Amino acid sequence: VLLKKFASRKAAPLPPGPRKLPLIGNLLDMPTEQEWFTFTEWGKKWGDIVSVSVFGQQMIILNSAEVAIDMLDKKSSIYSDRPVMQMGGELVGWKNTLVLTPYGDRLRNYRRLFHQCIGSPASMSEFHPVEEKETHRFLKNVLARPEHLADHVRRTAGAIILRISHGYEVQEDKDPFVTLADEATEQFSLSTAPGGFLVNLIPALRHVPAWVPGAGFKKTAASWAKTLAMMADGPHEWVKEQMNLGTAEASFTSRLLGEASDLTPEREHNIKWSAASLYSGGADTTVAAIYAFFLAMALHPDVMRKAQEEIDVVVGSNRLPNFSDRDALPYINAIVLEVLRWHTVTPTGVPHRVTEDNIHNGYLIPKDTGMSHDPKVYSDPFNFKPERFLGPQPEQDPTVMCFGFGRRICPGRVLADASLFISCAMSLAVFEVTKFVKDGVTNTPTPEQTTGTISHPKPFMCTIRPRSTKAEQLIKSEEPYIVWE
Ligand code: HEM
Repeated sequence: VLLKKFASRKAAPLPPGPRKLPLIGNLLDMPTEQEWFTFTEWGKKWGDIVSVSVFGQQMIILNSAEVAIDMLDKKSSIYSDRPVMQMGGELVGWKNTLVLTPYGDRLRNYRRLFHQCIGSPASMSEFHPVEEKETHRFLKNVLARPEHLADHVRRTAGAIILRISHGYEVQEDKDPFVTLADEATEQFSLSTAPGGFLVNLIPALRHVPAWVPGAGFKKTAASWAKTLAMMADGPHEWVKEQMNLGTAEASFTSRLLGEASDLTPEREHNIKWSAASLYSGGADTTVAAIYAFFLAMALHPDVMRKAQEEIDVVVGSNRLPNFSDRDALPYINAIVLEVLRWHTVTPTGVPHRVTEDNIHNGYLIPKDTGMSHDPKVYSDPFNFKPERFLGPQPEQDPTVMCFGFGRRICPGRVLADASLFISCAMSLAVFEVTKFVKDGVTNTPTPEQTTGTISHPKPFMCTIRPRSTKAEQLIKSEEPYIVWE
């Protein structure tokens, strides 16, 4: 949670934190990589609410779900703005997308459009056929080239989201829109990470001319701004062309463009950027979760077996699982939750900004201000254990925190949950995931995460084979629903 301190206030003390030096504050303490490890250490030392500051800009770090829910959910009318992010928001231009839009009418407008399209299980069910078809195609690709797992996961997420946002069917290999979205979201992640660029901590640096030594971030920002503009313009222009030709498929964009009787530049700008928010928000996040699922399966064969037994009993081996099986697959649903908890896709969340002074637990959270392995909440928190969510006393549902809070809660969470479920269920039905063995030496991957707002498991090797000849036939079949005698 970022906050800017205007004046010293006597009403209550700021939350505790590492000692601040004159002027620079905690500049030298700020981590530049994998910030969450340092934040957790500070949490252990200073408590669940920690304050740090850099050149007068305050940052409050919340280290427990309980505190985040109390502040960001329960007081969401004042805790739902975003801080200005110099590198990602201003210089690169992500402030045009929903994630960095300030609290206000434009935000409400974008979020309403999102909600109508993918906000509820009922609206999302319209896209279940796309999810099932693309995930079946994913199985075929993994069967053909298992060593390119990460690419297949990316392509599938891009294919699903571009169908929904723009009615666009992606090419089999190196689709230009998927490639652009990948580049842009990677750049989003790097340009918005709390410690990634000094200009995020010292906003005045944005006025330094690009030729000054050390101002290389300006060139980087200009090039990343171009990627972002192309990512938003390309698919949008494509939909307009298709609409002119009368061949546009129903999609988020075509529906909104079609409905607009008077397409003012402002309205078109909003449609273009809300669609870009949809597909940039969905292109990278679910990828990290699904890749983490494969890592977990390679490391935990016992969990994989148990899940496969459940599928064999409920679905059998003559067809692939689909969304109508979901309620009868509690163990697969527990795996979905455990993947979301075990691998934290957004380890530092997205910062919120408080719009008025607030006293919380006796501490001042000054106006303009900006967790799933807690051993107090989860037993053996670094272990992958879906059972924690089953039985009479399940542990806390991680979706109360991993999709964020209050009026900024992730608007793509129903879609993310659907994609994760269908990928886990279909993959488990047909594949055996094991550790990679070469020349008799077993390679055990270590779960490690990349730095950035959206964090992926670091690349790992594993072996993926069909479970049986029948499973192989199912993968290769044209339709996932064909039932053999
Ligand atoms: C495993 C998958 C995902 C995770 C863990 C995730 C997590 C998050 C988190 C933590 C936030 C910040 C919430 C806050 O500020 O409190 C967020 C915001 C957002 N997410 Fe997701 N997300 C996922 C998938 C998706 C998908 C599939 C989409 C789009 C279809 C999406 C679109 C967005 C957008 C547009 C925002 C910004 C919302 C705002 O600022 O009001 N996300 N997400």
